[in-house]
Amino acid sequence: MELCSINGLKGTITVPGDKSVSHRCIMFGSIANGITEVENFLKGADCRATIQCFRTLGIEIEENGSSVRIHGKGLHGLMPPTDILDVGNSGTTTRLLAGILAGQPFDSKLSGDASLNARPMKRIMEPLTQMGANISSILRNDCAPLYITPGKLHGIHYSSPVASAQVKSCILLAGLYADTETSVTEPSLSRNHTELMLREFGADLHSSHALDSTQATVSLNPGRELYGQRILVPGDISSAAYFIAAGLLVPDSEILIQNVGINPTRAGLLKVCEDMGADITLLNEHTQSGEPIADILVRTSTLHGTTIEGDIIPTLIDEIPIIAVMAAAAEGTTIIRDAAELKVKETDRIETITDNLLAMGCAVTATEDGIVIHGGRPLKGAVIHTLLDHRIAMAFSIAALIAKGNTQILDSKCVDVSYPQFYDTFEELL
Ligand SMILES: O=C(O)C1=C[C@@H](OP(=O)(O)O)[C@@H](O)[C@H](O)C1
Ligand SMILES: C=C(OP(=O)(O)O)C(=O)O
Repeated sequence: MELCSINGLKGTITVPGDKSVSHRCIMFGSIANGITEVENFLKGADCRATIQCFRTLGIEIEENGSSVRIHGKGLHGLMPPTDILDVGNSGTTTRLLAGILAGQPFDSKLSGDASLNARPMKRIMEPLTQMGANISSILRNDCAPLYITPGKLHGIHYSSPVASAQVKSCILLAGLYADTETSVTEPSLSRNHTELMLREFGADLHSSHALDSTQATVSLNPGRELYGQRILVPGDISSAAYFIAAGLLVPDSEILIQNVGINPTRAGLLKVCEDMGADITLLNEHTQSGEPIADILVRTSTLHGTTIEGDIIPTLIDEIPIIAVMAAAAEGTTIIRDAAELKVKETDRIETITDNLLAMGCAVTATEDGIVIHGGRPLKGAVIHTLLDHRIAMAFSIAALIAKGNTQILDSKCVDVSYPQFYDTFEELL
């Protein structure tokens, strides 16, 4: 994909359904009793991998545009897979599905693409093993491919070293198949879609916050059946993030992004934008299927640097590539720290962000747990090495819009992972 600088992005757009919520609709719908109807489902490659895995586990899933109908078979209705479960590029599919498979009376194998099979799985293997699960790394490197055989699960109280919704959700899903209560404490609250949605499906689940620290605990009592739901998936704030940044950075722009999920465990980007001096207004705030939603109005703004650290990091972890682009265009220095998790995403995002910003002429330094960006220098067009990371492709496509000269995004097709229509949405704003 070849891009160059532009002016005046104007219009009203919607972004596709939330990726985290879409995955969970398929998973929870499959192990619930009866039909789950989903509207505005994200048809990105990651969520398609989740659909395919559950079909391989014997679940009928009908698709009609962005609507999906799942014929749930209850907690004990999955069938032994006839094939290895292909999780593609998706960490969420892998870790949440592993939690469900740990409770099944049959063997299963999970494997993904080269990026997925290099991501750490010890973080789920350890707690699942403590619960009595039989899960192993086939290559004995603590990564997928994973092999899971039946185990008798019991509840545990797990203190997670990382604030990770995938780890938390994996343990809670295994907890549905345990004989006693399971709880997970995390150092600060990660996205809570599992908690909100599992409760809607009928699970006996409670969340609490420590008064004297940022720690958050969620407990689940097994034994209750889940029941199919109707779910309207909110627009994905992680996808909206690119158009928020485009609206702020491209001169003479005004963009209204309708129907975006602004769950506080996901919306750290909005706080950072405010800290950087962005002109953003939330309109039409309401709740839909248990999730807070708003329309986001963005106008071109002069941004300044900020510091992003601590508890806000899990609420914007996937937005750091685009925040880094905003920081490169802002006046002054932006410091991002406490974000070592970036190293274990689809790529080492500390490295991919830093290398590509350097290529565009930005003064940037990678640190052990983040990035320091000295903004304000004009960006120049460059060849962007995405290393097949969808968020790097999208973030640097926005950088290209304010860079002098042409930018080439290598392997731009990887946007399919979370936002297949990404480049089409642009056309609507020209
Ligand atoms: O639970 C989820 O849906 C996700 C959790 C986050 O990962 P971690 O749990 O590894 O932080 C996030 O980066 C990912 O895109 C989606
Ligand atoms: C990290 C991401 O997803 P996952 O972990 O599900 O692969 C992402 O979408 O940025």
